[in-house]
Amino acid sequence: MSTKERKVALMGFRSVGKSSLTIQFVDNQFVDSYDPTIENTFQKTIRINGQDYSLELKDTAGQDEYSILPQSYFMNIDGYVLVYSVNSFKSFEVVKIIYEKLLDMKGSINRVPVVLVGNKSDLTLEREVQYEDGKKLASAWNVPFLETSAKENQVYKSVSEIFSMIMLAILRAEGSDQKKGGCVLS
Ligand SMILES: Nc1nc2c(ncn2[C@@H]2O[C@H](COP(=O)(O)OP(=O)(O)OP(=O)(O)O)[C@@H](O)[C@H]2O)c(=O)[nH]1
Repeated sequence: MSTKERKVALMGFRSVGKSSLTIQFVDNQFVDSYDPTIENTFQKTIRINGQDYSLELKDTAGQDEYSILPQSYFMNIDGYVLVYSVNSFKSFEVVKIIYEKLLDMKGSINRVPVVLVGNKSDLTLEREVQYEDGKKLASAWNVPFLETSAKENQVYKSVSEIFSMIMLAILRAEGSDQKKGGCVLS
């Protein structure tokens, strides 16, 4: 069976764990040291409903509220994983600003697949953003939400769910596009 390719970008404030989530998903390991990312691309094959998809993951340089997002973050990207860390209220504020910027660039974000992720859920004593806050924001955006820990993934086991969720969101968006296309043609 042929493998189809989809591209996903991980975005969020510095040090929220974008690289750690990607490496946990692709290599099943956690690296404790912090090495700021410039930009990295990873690949992993993921099976959804019996079909293999080659997922290209763009691990972006951390953004802040003032970042001007490069054009390459908008071109040829099928879906976005927006990450904050639950121990940083600032990162939660930044993820909202990034979403607004995506909205500006993409026009109708309703059709841009997004998954919201609250990472570092193992840091229970340092928590600044409650589960309900993330859930509420995702509901307002009408996107899937989950909390993860790239560090304690053997306990929480939710990292791979991020990527299944974004793939499903991408396929759903494509499905509704196809239906719309059918209407235009008929
Ligand atoms: N406790 C805990 N630490 C984490 C978790 N995920 C990442 N870290 C740590 O947080 C720091 C930053 O992680 P990165 O994955 O480099 O973060 P990033 O978002 O890619 O950072 P930038 O490249 O600056 O954007 C590292 O020291 C990681 O080990 C987690 O789930 N729990």
